[in-house]
Amino acid sequence: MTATKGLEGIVATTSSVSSIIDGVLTYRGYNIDDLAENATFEEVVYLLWYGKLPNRSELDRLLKDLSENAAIPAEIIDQIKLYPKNVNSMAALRSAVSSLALYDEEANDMSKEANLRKAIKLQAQIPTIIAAFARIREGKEPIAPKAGVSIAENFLYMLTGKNPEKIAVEALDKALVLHADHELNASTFAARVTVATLSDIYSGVTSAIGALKGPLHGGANEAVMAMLEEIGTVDNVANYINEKLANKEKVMGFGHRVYKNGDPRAKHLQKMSQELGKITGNLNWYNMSIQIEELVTGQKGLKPNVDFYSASVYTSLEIPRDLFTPIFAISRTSGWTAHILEQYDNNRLIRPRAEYTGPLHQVFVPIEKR
Ligand SMILES: CC(=O)SCCNC(=O)CCNC(=O)[C@H](O)C(C)(C)COP(=O)(O)OP(=O)(O)OC[C@H]1O[C@@H](n2cnc3c(N)ncnc32)[C@H](O)[C@@H]1OP(=O)(O)O
Ligand SMILES: O=C([O-])CC(=O)C(=O)O
Repeated sequence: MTATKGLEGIVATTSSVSSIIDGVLTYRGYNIDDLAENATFEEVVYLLWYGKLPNRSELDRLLKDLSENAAIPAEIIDQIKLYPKNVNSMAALRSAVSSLALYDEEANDMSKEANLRKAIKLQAQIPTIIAAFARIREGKEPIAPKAGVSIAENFLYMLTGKNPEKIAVEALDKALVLHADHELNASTFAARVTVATLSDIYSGVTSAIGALKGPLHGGANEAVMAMLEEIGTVDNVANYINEKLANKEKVMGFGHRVYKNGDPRAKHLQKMSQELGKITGNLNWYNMSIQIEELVTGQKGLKPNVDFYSASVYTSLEIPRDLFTPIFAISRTSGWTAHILEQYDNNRLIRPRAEYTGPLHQVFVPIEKR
């Protein structure tokens, strides 16, 4: 038995949710470029769950279901109020999502209908949890979700208490479309491993949130922004990046396990970053990002991934840095739950082997003699 480090190149499951073939990303066979330009996030949620684009009445039904399920139990709000104020936002989200199961009577109902209802609840409530957490830590009361608006609009509204600008809603909606699913990424794999034991959907999504948090995965978008803030201005970019590369340190937001010729989502986020920079009158983050890309791609051949330009996009939307990865989770909940439903439909326990590298034939010594 020989291990493949990081399971690189290992095909661990079949899936019809999304594909990456020759560097092209599709959700259910629809090219991400088409979806980014034309679809709303809710259409994508429907597509991922049901395998087809919704017609008008199907979409209206989903919008209604999401709207009706967006409020979170009062117990969850009370619990968030008890969290330390400076707690990591993904840790807070992970805890609150885990707790949602405690207040859902059908948390352990494994029927397909119940699992779909729980997918709707998770997709609807995760934005509400994040907005509530963001307000409560600032000593503000959470804002109840608004009926009849999109997830993107509702999230910005619940975060700020103001009706967001159309341009901000459109930008966030497109970012949600771009992050919704990505084949067998680490967090989706974590979700599938968890539910393949026939554990419940809340456990699967809680595992996934834990996996997304790390800076090699979803946490990279926050790390990118931290780097941009540390660099400060375009004039400092070259020294900072050259030093990092000379020290063989990683530049966050670059590289990818699967894409070697570039992440097809990055160009959309780059364009959005530039457009939003123009609108806000602050192109500093965008200009720095472009320079970083020139240096990293020029010297290492590494291309920006989805996390690189999303950092400046969210900053232009005045979203606090530590909510970037939770926003990724809002979007990826659609993919996680689609994969979980698919796993249940054709389940087998996921249990690979390990190549043992420790000692063998050890002789047991009683504790008094050690
Ligand atoms: C949504 C997402 O999850 S997208 C990914 C988000 N993560 C990041 O942006 C973090 C930065 N990037 C990385 O750490 C990696 O590129 C990963 C984790 C995304 C992919 O990792 P892997 O496929 O395991 O590649 P690995 O880390 O082994 O890197 C291969 C080589 O490229 C180098 N490399 C990879 N990414 C980077 C980077 N961002 N900056 C500098 N060098 C890098 C590695 O140092 C390594 O070099 P070596 O062969 O000389 O040792
Ligand atoms: O697929 C991956 O390894 C990481 C990624 O880009 C994503 O999850 O969107």
